[in-house]
Amino acid sequence: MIRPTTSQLKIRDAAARDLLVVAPAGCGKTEALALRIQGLLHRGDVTSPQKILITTFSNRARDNIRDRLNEYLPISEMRERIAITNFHGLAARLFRAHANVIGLDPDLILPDGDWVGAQARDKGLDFNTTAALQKMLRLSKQEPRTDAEVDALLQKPGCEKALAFERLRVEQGRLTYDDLPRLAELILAHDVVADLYRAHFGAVIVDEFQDLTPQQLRIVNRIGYKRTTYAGDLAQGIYGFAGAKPNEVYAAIRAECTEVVEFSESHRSSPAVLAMVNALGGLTGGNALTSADPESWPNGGLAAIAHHRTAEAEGEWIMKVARALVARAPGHRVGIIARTVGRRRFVEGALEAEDIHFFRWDDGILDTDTARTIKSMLTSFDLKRYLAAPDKMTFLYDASGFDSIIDPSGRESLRDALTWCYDLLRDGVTPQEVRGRVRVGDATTLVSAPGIHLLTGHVGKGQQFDWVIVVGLEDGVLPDFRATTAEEKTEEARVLSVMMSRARHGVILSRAASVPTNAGRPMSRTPSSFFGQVAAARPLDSKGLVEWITQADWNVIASR
Ligand SMILES: Nc1ncnc2c1ncn2[C@@H]1O[C@H](COP(=O)(O)OP(=O)(O)OP(=O)(O)O)[C@@H](O)[C@H]1O
Repeated sequence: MIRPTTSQLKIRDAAARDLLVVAPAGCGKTEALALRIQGLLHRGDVTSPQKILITTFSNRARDNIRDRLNEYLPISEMRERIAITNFHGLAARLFRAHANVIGLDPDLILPDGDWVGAQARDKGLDFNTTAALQKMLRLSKQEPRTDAEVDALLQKPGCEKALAFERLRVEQGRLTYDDLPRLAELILAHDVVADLYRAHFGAVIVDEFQDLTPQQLRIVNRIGYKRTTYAGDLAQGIYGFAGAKPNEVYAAIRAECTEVVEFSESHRSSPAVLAMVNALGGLTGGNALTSADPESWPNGGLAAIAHHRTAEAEGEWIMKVARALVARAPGHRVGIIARTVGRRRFVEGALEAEDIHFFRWDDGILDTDTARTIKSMLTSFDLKRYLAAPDKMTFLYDASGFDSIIDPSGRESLRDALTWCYDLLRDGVTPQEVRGRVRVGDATTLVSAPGIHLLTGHVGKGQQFDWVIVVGLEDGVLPDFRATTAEEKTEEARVLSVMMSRARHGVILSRAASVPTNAGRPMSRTPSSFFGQVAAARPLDSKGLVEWITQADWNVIASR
């Protein structure tokens, strides 16, 4: 077990029930939250039978906090006093139990996929029309409006399609993911229900406050106003596309909380990595990081930038560097991170050509139950009938027995897994191959397994690797070509910051001057505008990188 720092102890012992914890990547916020929960329970701030509600944004984040908590709380206390949920799970639970207070049927169909997207596909709508429609519906549901109010709002010129979709949804008696928080908020507006939840949950913990939407914050406030501990880091706010408003939320919780604990000593990264992350600080708005123990990092760590003529050459080079790193430190983890799965494909190809084992984070890493369901579905899969089916997602739902699963988190996992199957089948992967790519219960192994890991920036959030290689630092890729407003550009810088700050010993950035399009046509690419910023950290070039690797004392590195 780790020895808590003064800041972490302060967080554990803070007497006020509301608390704001602000710290950049790798400073031990998750650890601090586990200590905080232990403090709240053991001091008797939250007394039996009251529970502590912990909200997270992904299954991996949930597993992460659960693992840390296991170090501090006995199993019985974990079971009886802790509830960990994501916002959709919380909203679904509120809806099933209390929909009657807002005059709705609690048995309406809960969301189990992108219903709007599927409908749009059926109707043959193009990408842009569908995206505009989804945005319109999402925006109309970000306030606590009743169905009738949403309907009224959409009765204006330009909203005809959205209105038709909304009416179809109501007619079919189903909810979308946008409806869940809207209705949860309406339900919580009733004091009888809110009082029940306030009595049930003595305190609330929000990990990653920068990912909250204002709507989610209002839900948290209804249950835990002045009794919530928020932890996060503005520089890791990369969910603007999902409605997160980091600055707005930060201002609100800063006003709510009586006490604020800020710290910036990284326990994760070497000085060389931190210099790169700090060099982006002007763009991301993050506090500058210092190393908790700078002398302990062999050679101060590694930071490098490599330029390549083509994406194929880049793929080869990255394969060789990754292979060299794991050969020298077999217990280490190398994370190869790209903005998108597609931009990573040359590295993937180079690794496969050399028969080098790697973990692909977008493989079907499924919990035991979901994996069993998917594998059994694919064993006796009728591909002919599937290919002939007009609605393939519905076919998959039926084939997997989706409706027999009641537990919301089980439904969510299966829905994700079915979408994953759908994508692969659409790409022509055979059911047998898809089955072969299912990894049972590997999700936690991924988080700790040594070797080479391939992922994207968003997936890697909250994780750490000994070495991080960022692929494709080109204009249009990172920053993404769709980022046009100042806010969107800031978010792109934050995506790079999140990628780099996963690294312990070293970070390597790479780009290619020519990258083929999906159709195979070469296209020249200019370097990412972020290079100008990180250059201030004086990273090595590829020659310097090779020298560093050749000269370093790998016994010392491997044991740090
Ligand atoms: N007091 C401590 N002493 C030594 N190591 C620590 C301490 N606290 C945390 N760590 C280690 O530092 C690393 C980062 O911790 P943690 O994941 O809690 O940081 P974080 O602030 O939540 O990071 P991120 O914002 O990137 O998710 C982990 O490996 C953790 O075990």
